[in-house]
Amino acid sequence: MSRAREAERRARDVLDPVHFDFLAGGAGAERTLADNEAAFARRRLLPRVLRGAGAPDLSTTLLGAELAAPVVVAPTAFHRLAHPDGEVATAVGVAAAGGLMTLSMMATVAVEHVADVGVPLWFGLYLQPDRGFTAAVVARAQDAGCRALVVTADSPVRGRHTRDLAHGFRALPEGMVCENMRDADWRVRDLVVDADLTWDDVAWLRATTSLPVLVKGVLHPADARLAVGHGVDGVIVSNHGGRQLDGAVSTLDALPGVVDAVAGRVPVLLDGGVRSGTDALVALALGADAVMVGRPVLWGLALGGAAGVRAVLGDLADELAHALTLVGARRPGDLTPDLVVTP
Ligand SMILES: Cc1cc2nc3c(=O)[nH]c(=O)nc-3n(C[C@H](O)[C@H](O)[C@H](O)COP(=O)(O)O)c2cc1C
Ligand SMILES: O=C(O)C(=O)c1ccccc1
Repeated sequence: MSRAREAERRARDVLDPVHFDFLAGGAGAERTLADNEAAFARRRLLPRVLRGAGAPDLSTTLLGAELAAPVVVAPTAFHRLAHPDGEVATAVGVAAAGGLMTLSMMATVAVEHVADVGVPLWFGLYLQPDRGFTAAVVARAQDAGCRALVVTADSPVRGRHTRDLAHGFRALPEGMVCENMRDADWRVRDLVVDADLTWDDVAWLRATTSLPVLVKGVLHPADARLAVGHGVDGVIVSNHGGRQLDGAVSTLDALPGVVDAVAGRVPVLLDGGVRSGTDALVALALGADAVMVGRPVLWGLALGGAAGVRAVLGDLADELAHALTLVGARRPGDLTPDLVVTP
């Protein structure tokens, strides 16, 4: 079993059950949540042999960031539910693994403290109807050293998280707040998910900031084309880990259409259901430039703080390197779609 999978099993034992369900759960009947993983399980590899691939080299440059492996930490809210040091511990673990972390706007630690760790950071942004507030949050993230903005596009309303509804889990426990939602008076604002958002808002953001902008939550090829047309710097194929539209297609099944539509103009990332190095390899072979991981990082964090995060990411990279050699490739960029079959 991959460490990511084992970590999920063990994290259930150490976390408050309500918090475990918040982190693990999905929307509706959790079909999309299940299908993200099932889509990987449906694929098999058609390896090449005797290619003299030599020692694997996972090093990857993504929008100017140099990564030990093409694996990026997805933005996830509320890390202090998993560990008292929250996003700071995550950042220490990601830095030790040579990785890149996307800090959620809904983080429970201030972006400046996370940036102090020295890990390459992207900032996961929910565009707010109050553009002045959004601009202030963006400026704060940029001043702290975040190197790109990841705009969540798949959340015009909050997901109906079945397990949270059953538990009545609605709010952070006493003493935890979303530290990056503070306004000029240092009051914490509530998140507004905004069903009125359009590509014009992405165009506004594009014009407001010099940072690279990635759009997260694209599944339809037409949206991938619109994203590129609006000058974004990257597209993230995501269904929010099955937490928004239950019944949405798995990300792996959506990937080829998006890769085709983007046609190499900007990097394409995928998240959802990546639980092993082989999963990462399959996504890379089908055209992703990198994968993102959400929950496995939280399980590592819950189990071992920074060391646990490092272990999960390190194992994913080791498994990916191993699988790369076994399919006859040296670098992720050598992978091609013909290596993946759906028997
Ligand atoms: C607990 C939790 C919180 C999340 N918070 C955010 C968030 O604040 N912003 C966002 O864009 N996505 C958020 N996501 C979605 C992740 O970025 C990512 O798309 C998803 O977790 C990837 O799937 P995986 O967990 O199967 O790897 C969250 C996911 C989880 C599990
Ligand atoms: O739970 C989520 O998936 C998520 O994105 C979120 C957004 C705002 C607050 C808490 C979680």
